[in-house]
Amino acid sequence: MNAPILKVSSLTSAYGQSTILWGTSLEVKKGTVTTVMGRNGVGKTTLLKTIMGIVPPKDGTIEYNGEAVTKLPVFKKSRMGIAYVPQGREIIPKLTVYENLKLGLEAVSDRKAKIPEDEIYTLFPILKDFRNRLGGNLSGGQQQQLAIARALTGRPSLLLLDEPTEGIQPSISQEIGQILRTLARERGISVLLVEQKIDFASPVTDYYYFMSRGAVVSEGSAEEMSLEELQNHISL
Ligand SMILES: Nc1ncnc2c1ncn2[C@@H]1O[C@H](COP(=O)(O)OP(=O)(O)OP(=O)(O)O)[C@@H](O)[C@H]1O
Repeated sequence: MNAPILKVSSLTSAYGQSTILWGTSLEVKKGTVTTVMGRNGVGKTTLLKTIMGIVPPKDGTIEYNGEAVTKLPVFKKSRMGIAYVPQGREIIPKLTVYENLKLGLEAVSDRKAKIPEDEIYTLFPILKDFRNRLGGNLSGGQQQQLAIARALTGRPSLLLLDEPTEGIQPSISQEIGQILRTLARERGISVLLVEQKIDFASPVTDYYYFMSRGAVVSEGSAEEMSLEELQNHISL
């Protein structure tokens, strides 16, 4: 059996008095794309932020590679190989593409670490051409590619990705989908994807979880899920 790289058990988290995650449990198997779907506001972003350590968990456990990491701060999780690509991408507009990539290296403890340029530019050739262009002058799709590339500079084992196709034209979304497949299946980087678009998620995903009101209400492998079922679940 493929061991999980990430195991989240009964995770609870809140903003002040407002509880958002009510005991969420899920697993990401190594080298797979696992997708969390659900309507706006059910807590998908909060789930990723809690896994990353941006939002502190109130209860439950998070295991990464079999090790308890529940309460570790973001920088420790980054150094252990967890990378997070936030919704909205958070590219620094006044820095060049190369400078934005360099920010990704902050996740790595080795000060002499270099950006794995060949690997990054093989996945995202456009970033090589636009190496000296300001991040703010890239299109939404190019910024999303840069955000994923920046997360990869620290050579993570697990990528947390929040709605990468938001506001992006379909052709670029497809390219991003292919890259996620390549990362998982050829490079062994596990991906936990939060996504609302079934068309995008469907060909990319190995295993689905559906959330409603801060908890997982349904799950299944890609083979088990028909498009109709996916539609039904997402509209729950
Ligand atoms: N910083 C915050 N402080 C207080 N409440 C918040 C905060 N961030 C999110 N929320 C609330 O938490 C709930 C879950 O939000 P979250 O962003 O996790 O959902 P989501 O499923 O990712 O939705 P979306 O697809 O719209 O991003 C929402 O009701 C939201 O208003």
